[in-house]
Amino acid sequence: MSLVTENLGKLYGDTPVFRHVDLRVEPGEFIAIVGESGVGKSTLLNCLAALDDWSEGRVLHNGTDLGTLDEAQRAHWRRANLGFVFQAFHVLPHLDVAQNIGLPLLLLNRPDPAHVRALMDAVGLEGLGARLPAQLSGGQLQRVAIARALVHRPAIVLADEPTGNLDPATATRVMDLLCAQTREHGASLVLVTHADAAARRADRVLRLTADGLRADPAPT
Ligand SMILES: Nc1ncnc2c1ncn2[C@@H]1O[C@H](COP(=O)(O)OP(=O)(O)OP(=O)(O)O)[C@@H](O)[C@H]1O
Repeated sequence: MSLVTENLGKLYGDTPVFRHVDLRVEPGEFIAIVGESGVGKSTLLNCLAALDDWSEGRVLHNGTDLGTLDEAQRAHWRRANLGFVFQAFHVLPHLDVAQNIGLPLLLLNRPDPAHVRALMDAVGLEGLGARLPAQLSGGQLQRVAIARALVHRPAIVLADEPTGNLDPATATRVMDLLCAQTREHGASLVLVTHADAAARRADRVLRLTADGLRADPAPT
């Protein structure tokens, strides 16, 4: 169940963001992607999720070429295989915490309130199920986003700066949670981050440049 890019490139008009990206994410592997601001890390993550279109190359999951799927097929693939933690949380403001976390299961016709409650306990949101997102702190919202990305036990979790807006102590807790939960589920984790502390936990750290993705020396 590996996620692979082959010679992936993304251009806006004639202007390349990145090219020649060859990536292989093995099952259960944790990869951190680092790189300068604006180099295209979020864009790459969106391509891996087939949320964005690419200009060159291929994205394959378990042999399926995601570029050959139409929008409905991509949405179906995402629902079944992917958890995505967005930089800006993307929780739905009119749904309460439990409903937000349970949404991926609902979309798969597999509602499981007991599992949602257990996951809320695991991420430290016990007792907050009936709260609306507006009534939560930034760290709590981030944990809602993580729980929602994990609730359907996806094979792949993609996380875009999940600790970007958090204080160091909360960032550590959020990373503990993300690592523990993905390892427990045997999921692959691809994390985009500027934080050395987060990258240090990864099996591999890769640096994105305009000309590809290369192993990065381990941060000290
Ligand atoms: N719709 C668009 N049209 C043209 N250029 C765009 C568009 N969207 C993004 N870009 C450019 O693509 C590049 C990659 O953006 P992206 O957000 O992926 O970078 P990033 O590495 O994640 O940055 P950061 O670390 O600051 O979050 C940027 O230079 C951005 O200006």
